[in-house]
Amino acid sequence: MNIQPDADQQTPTVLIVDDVPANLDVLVEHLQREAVHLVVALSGEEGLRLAKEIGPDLILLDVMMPGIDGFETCRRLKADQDTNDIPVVFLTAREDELDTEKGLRLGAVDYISKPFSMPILKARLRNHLALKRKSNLLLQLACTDELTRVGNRRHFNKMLHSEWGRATRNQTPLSLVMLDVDYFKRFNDHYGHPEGDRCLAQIAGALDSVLHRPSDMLARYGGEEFVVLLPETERDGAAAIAEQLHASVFNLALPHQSAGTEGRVTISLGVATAVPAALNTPEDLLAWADNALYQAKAQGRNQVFVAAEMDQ
Ligand SMILES: Nc1nc2c(ncn2[C@@H]2O[C@H](COP(=O)(O)OP(=O)(O)OP(=O)(O)O)[C@@H](O)[C@H]2O)c(=O)[nH]1
Repeated sequence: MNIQPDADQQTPTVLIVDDVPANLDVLVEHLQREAVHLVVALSGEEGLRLAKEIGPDLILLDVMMPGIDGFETCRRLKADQDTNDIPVVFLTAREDELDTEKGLRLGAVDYISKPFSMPILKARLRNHLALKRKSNLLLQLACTDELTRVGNRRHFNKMLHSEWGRATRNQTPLSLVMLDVDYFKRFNDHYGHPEGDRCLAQIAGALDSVLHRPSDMLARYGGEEFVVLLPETERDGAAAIAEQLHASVFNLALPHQSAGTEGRVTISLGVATAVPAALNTPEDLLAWADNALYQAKAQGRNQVFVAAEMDQ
């Protein structure tokens, strides 16, 4: 599935960054009884690497460290879109007002000076983790299509632009599959709108089961139209996935008496691939996939149409 699993069901992970092992020992000893996973880093550099790798729910960050200090570590965390929504709590021996202000201005949610009370530290962490859980949940809701539980159009557009950027930097192919349920108006007319809704949810589940790479994403583009984003996927690979998507819905064998296509629910699919170049945009790729879908419909529906690769 494309969206992060239930944001409120996971044990939160706290990353502690401090260059003094004795400080880490004290924190680990007290915090390990909390319902959290603890991960430690001995420098700002290691903290940044781990933050990107594991995406912790909160970072406890020392200020004074050799190499990049806590302030610079925080600045880099906030500048990187992979880590900028992780709450940072400074935990430091530096307690002057200017430093506290600097830490908070850099985007930290809290600044705790040593010596500190362990029960108060724990209470603050619990509060920050509860807020993070809520913001994860909101993010998940904002990205999810309510009916089908797959990504929604807004999420797809965001991912399309970010994958287009990645494909441009790496000069790798990006493929899109646009697909649409055949004669769905007749389905609704014949079986009723609630049954139509159930049908769309089942189709989404079947489509989703075809995708295995974490970077592949399925979204409901609107109505009875879905879209699949396939990063680093050549035209042939995308065509093969499209055939599997087609078969997954065909094999559901959902009855559709008035379809005119096999008496069951079928889909038409358009495939487009591009290696981003100066002359084209993600919107061009979308239009190209949409055009391929139109061709699949025009050629009789219930099939895949693969467009020629977009001009560079
Ligand atoms: N049940 C249900 N129907 C929807 C939903 N969104 C769109 N539809 C219906 O999907 C139908 C799409 O109809 P058309 O665009 O004419 O296409 P079609 O009947 O599938 O015909 P072709 O695409 O040409 O094969 C319309 O009747 C919409 O009301 C939804 O969320 N639930």
